[in-house]
Amino acid sequence: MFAGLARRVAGMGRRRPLQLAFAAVAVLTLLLVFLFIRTAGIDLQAQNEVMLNLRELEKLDAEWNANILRARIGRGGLDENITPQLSRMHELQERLRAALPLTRGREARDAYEQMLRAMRDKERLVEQYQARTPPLNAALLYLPPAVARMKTELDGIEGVLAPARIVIRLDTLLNDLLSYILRFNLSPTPALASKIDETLGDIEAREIAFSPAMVEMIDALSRSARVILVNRPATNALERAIANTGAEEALDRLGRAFDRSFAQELARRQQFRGWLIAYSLVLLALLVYLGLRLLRSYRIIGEVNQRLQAANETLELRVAERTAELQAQSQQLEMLAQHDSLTGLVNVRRLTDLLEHALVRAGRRNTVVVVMFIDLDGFKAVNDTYGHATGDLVLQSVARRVQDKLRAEDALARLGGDEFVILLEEVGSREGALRVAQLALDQINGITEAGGHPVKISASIGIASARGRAGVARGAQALLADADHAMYQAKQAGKGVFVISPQAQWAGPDAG
Ligand SMILES: Nc1nc2c(ncn2[C@@H]2O[C@H](COP(=O)(O)OP(=O)(O)OP(=O)(O)O)[C@@H](O)[C@H]2O)c(=O)[nH]1
Repeated sequence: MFAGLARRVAGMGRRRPLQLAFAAVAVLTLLLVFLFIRTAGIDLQAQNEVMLNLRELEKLDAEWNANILRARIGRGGLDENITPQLSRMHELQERLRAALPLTRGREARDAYEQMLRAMRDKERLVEQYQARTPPLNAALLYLPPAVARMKTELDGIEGVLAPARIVIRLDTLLNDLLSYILRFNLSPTPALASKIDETLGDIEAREIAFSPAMVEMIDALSRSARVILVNRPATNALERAIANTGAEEALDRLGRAFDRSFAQELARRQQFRGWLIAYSLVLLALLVYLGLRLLRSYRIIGEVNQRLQAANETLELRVAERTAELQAQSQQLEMLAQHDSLTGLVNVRRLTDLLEHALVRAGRRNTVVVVMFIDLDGFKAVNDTYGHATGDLVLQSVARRVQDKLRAEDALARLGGDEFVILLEEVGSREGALRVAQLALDQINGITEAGGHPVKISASIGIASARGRAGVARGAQALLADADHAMYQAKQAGKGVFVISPQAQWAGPDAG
């Protein structure tokens, strides 16, 4: 039973699914963290902000274009409209650059670089355009009223003072110039340019016929015309260059790149979210599995503990039983070592111990210890007549009957064969001791049958005693020898009597 359990527990240690499961949990936890990072924080707000910035940049760019158009048709200056937009545009460009890490791959970055290049080119061209537009517009504004003023002068005093032929020619040249200039302004062709140049030459050639004021007006007219001649083609070229920078397309491309990248990122994160859910389920299943394994292990450990406890209790019980048995056996051995097996009386060894202790006590208290050596008379005849078993019964009867007459603190021992010893402590007088001897004799004489057979026995008793320290000095063996000797005297005296040892000592008036 225990071997089986032990094998199961040991088997749990040998198999390694638990360690593998723990390793798998660790790996899946790392994956979980990775997936969580990949799916966490889809910053829609940041993405929206990017798109808003882009829209604003497109709007500002469109406004910029409109301002250029307005400036071309002389409906406003560029400076006051474009300059404040520039700083905002730079800010928006910077924000878009900062949003590039939200995208993956090169597409948005390339589109951004292209947009930035286009915007920088456009800025540079607009700057040049800004430099050329004001004098051009001023000249265009100046020219028609100036021509009208000069024509008025020609109709007035200037016309009177100068030769009529020159006046008429100048008037025609002025009309031509205005016409060429207006056409040139709309479409600055080289042919028109040479015609203007030529007309201007003709006009300047005739200024000599007029007053200094008129000459000054002709010079101013000529300067303005030349300004238009130079700047109109230049501004038109700049406008084309501005249109060709491709800023709008670049902004468009950047918008599409951001859009696509955000959509891809969203799709990717949704995919990772799916993985995350799947991994979470696997992890959960593993945790449940581990929990069940743990519960099972706890159950087995509990079972083993219970059985070990039961085994321990059984073992303790067995040890207690065995200890009790050993104690009983030991007591039995002790009993056998100190008692006579036939009669149950103490044996000579134990008697010697008891006597020695009694002598010590008597020495301390100055009391008297008496020893009576009893040897049965006629016992051999019982054995010989009725057998050994009947003899045993007689011996047991002697033991029982004499023991019955003694005090609890007195002792009766069987030395062997048909020999017994009575030990009395604190004997008050010699008479008291003799009464006990007589009582013992009577009890022995009173045995008349054994095992259904008539028997007749008596006993010879030798009495020895010692008082106080003298007994200790003499010792147990000497006292027993005294009693034995006195018993021998009793045998000699004819048996069936008791004899007191001459060395006997008594208490009180019997002392001696
Ligand atoms: N039945 C029995 N007899 C025993 C035992 N031990 C010794 N005997 C016998 O006891 C007898 C003792 O002998 P004795 O003391 O000479 O016999 P007795 O007839 O009493 O003689 P006296 O002592 O001289 O009176 C012997 O025959 C022994 O064999 C015993 O344990 N049981």
